[in-house]
Amino acid sequence: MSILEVKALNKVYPGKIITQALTDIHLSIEAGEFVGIMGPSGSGKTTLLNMVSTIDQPSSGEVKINGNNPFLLSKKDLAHFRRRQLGFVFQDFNLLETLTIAENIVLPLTLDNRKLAEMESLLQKVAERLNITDILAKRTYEISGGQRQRTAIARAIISAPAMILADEPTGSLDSNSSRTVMESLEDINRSERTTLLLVTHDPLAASYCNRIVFIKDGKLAAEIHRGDNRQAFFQKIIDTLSFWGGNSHELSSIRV
Ligand SMILES: Nc1ncnc2c1ncn2[C@@H]1O[C@H](COP(=O)(O)OP(=O)(O)OP(=O)(O)O)[C@@H](O)[C@H]1O
Repeated sequence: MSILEVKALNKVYPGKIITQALTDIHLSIEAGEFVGIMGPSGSGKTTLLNMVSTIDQPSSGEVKINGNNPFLLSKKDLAHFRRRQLGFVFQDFNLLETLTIAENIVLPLTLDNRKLAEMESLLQKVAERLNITDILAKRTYEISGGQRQRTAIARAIISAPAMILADEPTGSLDSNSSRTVMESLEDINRSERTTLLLVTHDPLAASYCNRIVFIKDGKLAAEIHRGDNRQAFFQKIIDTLSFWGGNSHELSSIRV
């Protein structure tokens, strides 16, 4: 079953200088897939993610999530749809400093008026999965970057969304924390069959995906699949990036 269906998607940013950011994108993601989007700076990765996450509207074409076109919903229904169907993970974590780690994680459930006992039980479950049980009473400034990102992932999965969208989730982390965060995402994908869509410049992070779609100049340029060996996939990612124009600046940040 397709969780995400993108058809003939175009995005034009109007203005003095008109930018055709995406051209005729077709992308289908099945339930349980872990898909990465890569490409040079300015190629349209964030624009595509913004259309899928319903933050921004396509100029033409179709986006369907779980069979629904979110752009046909009213503002109120769209907010509800987003909370139920999508989980978000950002480069800079987007946690609230005034709340504890536990309060940050249950925030989506609070907004949905869920019962206290249910929230507590779900909190314990996701905290154990992300290995952050011992920091639940702390505040965001008392924990490490990797722990912050695992908190953000816990918040993203607590309402069991159909799909998690992650924009450069390892962009602010050192290589050890990046690995832990990617292992957490891989674990969630494998054990919960949660569908994941990840935008990244980082070949190490990308090597945890099952499939990577490369975008160049707003168009789909290539697609590669992982198979059994992550190390071999990592090399394939580097080769594909070099071929499709990952520039030396981007390749210089590679962490093996
Ligand atoms: N709000 C906007 N208004 C006008 N042009 C935009 C806007 N957002 C992005 N663009 C342009 O659209 C194109 C694609 O940008 P986008 O941010 O999607 O690329 P990206 O691949 O995510 O880049 P990066 O890797 O640097 O984050 C670029 O030419 C960019 O300048």
